[in-house]
Amino acid sequence: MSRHKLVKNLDLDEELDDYDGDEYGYDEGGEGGGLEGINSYTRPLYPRIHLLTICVIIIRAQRRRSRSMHLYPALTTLLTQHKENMREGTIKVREALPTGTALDSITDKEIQEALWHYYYDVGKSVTYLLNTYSKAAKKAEPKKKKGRSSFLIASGVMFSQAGEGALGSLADLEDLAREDDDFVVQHCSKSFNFAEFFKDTPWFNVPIERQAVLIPPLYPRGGLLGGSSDGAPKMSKLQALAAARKKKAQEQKSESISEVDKPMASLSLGPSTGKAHDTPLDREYSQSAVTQKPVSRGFPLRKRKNSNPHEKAPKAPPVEVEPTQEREEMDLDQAQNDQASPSAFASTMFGSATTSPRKPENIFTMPYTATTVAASPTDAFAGPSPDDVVLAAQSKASKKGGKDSSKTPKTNGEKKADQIASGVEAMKLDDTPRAKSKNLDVLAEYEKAKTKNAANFVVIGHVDAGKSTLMGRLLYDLNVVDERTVERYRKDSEKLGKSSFALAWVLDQGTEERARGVTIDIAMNKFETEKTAFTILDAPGHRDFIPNMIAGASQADFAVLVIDASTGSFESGLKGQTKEHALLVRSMGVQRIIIAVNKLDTVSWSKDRFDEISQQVSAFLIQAGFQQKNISFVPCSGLQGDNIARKSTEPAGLWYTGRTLVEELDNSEPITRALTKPLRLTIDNIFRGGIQNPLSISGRIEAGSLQTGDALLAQPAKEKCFIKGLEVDQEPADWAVAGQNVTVHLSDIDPIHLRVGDVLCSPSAPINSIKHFTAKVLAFEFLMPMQIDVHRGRMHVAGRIKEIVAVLDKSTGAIQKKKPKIVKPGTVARVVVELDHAVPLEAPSRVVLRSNGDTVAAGLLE
Ligand SMILES: Nc1nc2c(ncn2[C@@H]2O[C@H](COP(=O)(O)OP(=O)(O)OP(=O)(O)O)[C@@H](O)[C@H]2O)c(=O)[nH]1
Repeated sequence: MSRHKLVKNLDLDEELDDYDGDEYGYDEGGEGGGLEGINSYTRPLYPRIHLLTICVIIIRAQRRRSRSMHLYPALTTLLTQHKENMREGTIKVREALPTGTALDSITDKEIQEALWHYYYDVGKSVTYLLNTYSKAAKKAEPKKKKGRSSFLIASGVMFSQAGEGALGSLADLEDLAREDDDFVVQHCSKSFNFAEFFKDTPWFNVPIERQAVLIPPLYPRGGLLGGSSDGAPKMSKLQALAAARKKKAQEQKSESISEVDKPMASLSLGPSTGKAHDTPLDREYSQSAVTQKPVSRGFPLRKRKNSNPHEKAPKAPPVEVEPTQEREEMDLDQAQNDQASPSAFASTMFGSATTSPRKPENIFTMPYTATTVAASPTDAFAGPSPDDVVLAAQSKASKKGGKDSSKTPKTNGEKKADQIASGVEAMKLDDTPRAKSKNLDVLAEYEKAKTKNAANFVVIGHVDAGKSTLMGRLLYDLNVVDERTVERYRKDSEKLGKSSFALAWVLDQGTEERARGVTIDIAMNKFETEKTAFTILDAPGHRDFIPNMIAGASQADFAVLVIDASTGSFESGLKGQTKEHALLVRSMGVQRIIIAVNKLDTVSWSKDRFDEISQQVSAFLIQAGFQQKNISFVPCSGLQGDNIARKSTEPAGLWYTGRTLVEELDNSEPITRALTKPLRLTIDNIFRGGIQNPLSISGRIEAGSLQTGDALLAQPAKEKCFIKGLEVDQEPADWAVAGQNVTVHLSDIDPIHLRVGDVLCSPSAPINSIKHFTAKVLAFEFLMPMQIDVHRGRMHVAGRIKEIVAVLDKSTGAIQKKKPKIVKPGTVARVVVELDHAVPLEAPSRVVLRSNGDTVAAGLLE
């Protein structure tokens, strides 16, 4: 039961009668809790305060019996006393009042009101009653006391004011209710007066000087939510000129308006005002509302066919308009005087607006729309869009020496046809080189240049194998990185407590990479030997960043597999990313692999350890498809620089007499490039916002060649662009060939059409975007029809293995089993893959299939 219900249902008398003070263990005369205590506390107070207090206490006591029951006896006595005082007082007042007058009609209730007010003082009560009721008797209709309630409800307990339960004046109870939110007073009266009822509410007592005054805005509300009826937004000179012309046209027109129009105008809604359209733009729109069918989409500055007064005003007299139609239009015009035009958007959404007149002061005409209130949703888009206008203007400008369209005005159909034609024209690929082309024979230039052999190699291996440190040492020893830089890295890494990573910082440039001591993305760096210009692609070893490793591996000509020779690390690496990385690079077409058996300083340059590792890894690599002749091992210490760029000086390591790592790299066979194939350049990075070159991309040319001024096709966007400038290895160049890493500055393309992983190709021999392909893959995990991600370099797209066509013999490629349900790891299979969306792919691209963060297969498109 709710609190209020409990109190409402309470029979107070019964409660008081039933109450036994001992029930709760309190003695009536107990300390501070009995009648005496209460009386001594309350006796000096005025009786009505007494009584109100008592009421509240009774009600509260009822709710919190356990805490206040000791007050109960005192309260009961007080209430009884009050009743007795009232009864006696009433008798005495009646005796004192003159009889045989209008005062005979005074009720007991009114007497008790007076007694309550004057604290049982009979004399004062009589004087008050005499004064009040004698005056009232003089009036024909004795006035009832304003706002006097016929009954009160205090916290749900009803006390009749007329009866014995009358506890106090209404004002007192109201005061009490205001102070105590537990005490609720409800008023019910036949002659209920709202002004009286709310007279003490704070918002009615705000002094006049503090009351808010609505001041109309000085300038019209502009924008989407409003407009202006008495001022226009600031206009440009062009707008002002247009407005002046409109005004002139309107004046000319009003002069030529037929007599028929005048009585029509008088039929319009609302009072006719000469200054309904105070702004020139308003006038323009108002006029267009009268003389045109509603067609605007809300572009007021667009020049309308019949808006030019010099062309139309004299030729199009209003008599051409049907009288009924014109009357409607005039009425609409007048209605617009009184209300803002709905926006084009509102018209489109809700159709016609109401034409009922509204008070002008509440209306702000929108200056941005010429839409009339009668505009229909379809009409709203009947006019040409701004794009149409621009396209039309462009097509007009491009037609050099064509026939003068102004002389022979075109029909709407012809215009539309022109627009479509110009649109198609704009979509057509423009083969004209934007930058000046030297029209070089790039292959002949390449031969002539006798450029150094270029090779990219990817550095792979399990996490923390020492890949970055090894490459940092290599660059340091080859003087690609100077001592000061390395010294600075040493100091900075020391501050982070990662001094052993100082050399790794040469490649790990990212703040997070340095803070965590982990490579996250491919780091590129360059160095040259006498024979070859090398590009290092330092891959992350952590399994979370395998997609980045794949991106690096896709650009590599060969690989350097770094193995941590320290105790336990080689073994755990073999189970981890050592094998996975090796398999991946092989699957991606890498044939040559150099294994740097690193951290040999931690095993005292143990030859046995080196041999053990070499044997195990060699066996595995041959199994993965590498040829023995393409596998070489170098024992080294990246940290100390042994056998990297120089021979080891460690006495314990003198047993190794073979090549250093750099010598081994330099010993690689030159890679055959697909120079004569159509251009294929996968975007590895996009740079925007350059001042001279706002849009540039970088990547490695996989096939073909290019030169400044060439047209390129970006796939899958199918967007054509032009080579504005070129850089090969950060040096400006006029041309580049397959195998080179280039930065291409592009023109005539919006950056939104380009993404990392997209392919730039020759428009004459484009790469197609496909959604299905068949591939011969090596399974790393169990394969079945399943969801996968397809990776090709930086590009990756979601898809699924839709079908397993066959299991193939590893060496011969012959079909071993058709349509198997599942393919075991280590097996070669032919699968059909379906992609979520089309991407530029073609045979014999190498792809990697991954699922739930694991590499499940890799292979070749067929
Ligand atoms: N003793 C010793 N420690 C080495 C050697 N090479 C690298 N380290 C240490 O191995 C730790 C990891 O080195 P990194 O170069 O960051 O390893 P990483 O393979 O590049 O790591 P990720 O790229 O994150 O996979 C660092 O503390 C290096 O100091 C080495 O030859 N000897």
